[in-house]
Amino acid sequence: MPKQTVIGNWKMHGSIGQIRSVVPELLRAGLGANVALCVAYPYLALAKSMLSEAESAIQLGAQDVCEYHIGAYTGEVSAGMLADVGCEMVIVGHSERRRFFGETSETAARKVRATLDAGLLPVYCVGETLQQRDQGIARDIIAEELQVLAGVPTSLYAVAYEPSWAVGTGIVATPEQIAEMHAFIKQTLDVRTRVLYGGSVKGGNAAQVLSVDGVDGVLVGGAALSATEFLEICHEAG
Ligand SMILES: O=C[C@H](O)COP(=O)(O)O
Repeated sequence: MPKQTVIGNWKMHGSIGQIRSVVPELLRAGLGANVALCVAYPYLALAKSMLSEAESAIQLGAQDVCEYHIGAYTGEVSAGMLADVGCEMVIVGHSERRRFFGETSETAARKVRATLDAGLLPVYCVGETLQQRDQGIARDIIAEELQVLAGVPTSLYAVAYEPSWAVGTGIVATPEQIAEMHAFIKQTLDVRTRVLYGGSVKGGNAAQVLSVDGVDGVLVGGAALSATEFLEICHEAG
């Protein structure tokens, strides 16, 4: 069985000091290319230089990107710039982008295309709210979120299934809920599409999540900030 993917998303956390303390611990563990770290823009270059210096296979990613390639877009960061500083992937359409910054699936789809144009891997996030799940429309929401990528070859991107009610709440979706949604996403796109689960994954529950059918890896938020916790998850991923 191939190694499963573990992506750490530091969100708007961290500092130079934290990069300098956590990254060396990950380097010492000799993690491979199935592991990625997505830190805030200001820390990408530092993280990259530490990874490169150690000749590490750990990949570097960003948490968002501009949908435009270049131009007068004050405050934005292009996919080309992310490639330039050594990123290999970009998280796109995260539920926090959708919820707090009004990002739509259409915008996210443009970001996916911009990411691909720069030669980077988009990790496209989908997921329902608790209200949508209670209304029985979780699958419809996910289908809509995936629909905007019609025409983009499914082998070029990964999907992260992150029910927003599980993000940062300490509540993990049940194995049955995860299996059902991952199967649905793979049926909708392509059975070979890589689908990661995200939502309160920790060292203590990673083994159970990673053993669910159709789970190709995990997207980890809070637990990625601690080297010990993150390494525990990586260990479970093989
Ligand atoms: O990108 C990561 C996800 O939003 C999960 O975050 P969390 O592990 O803190 O729940």
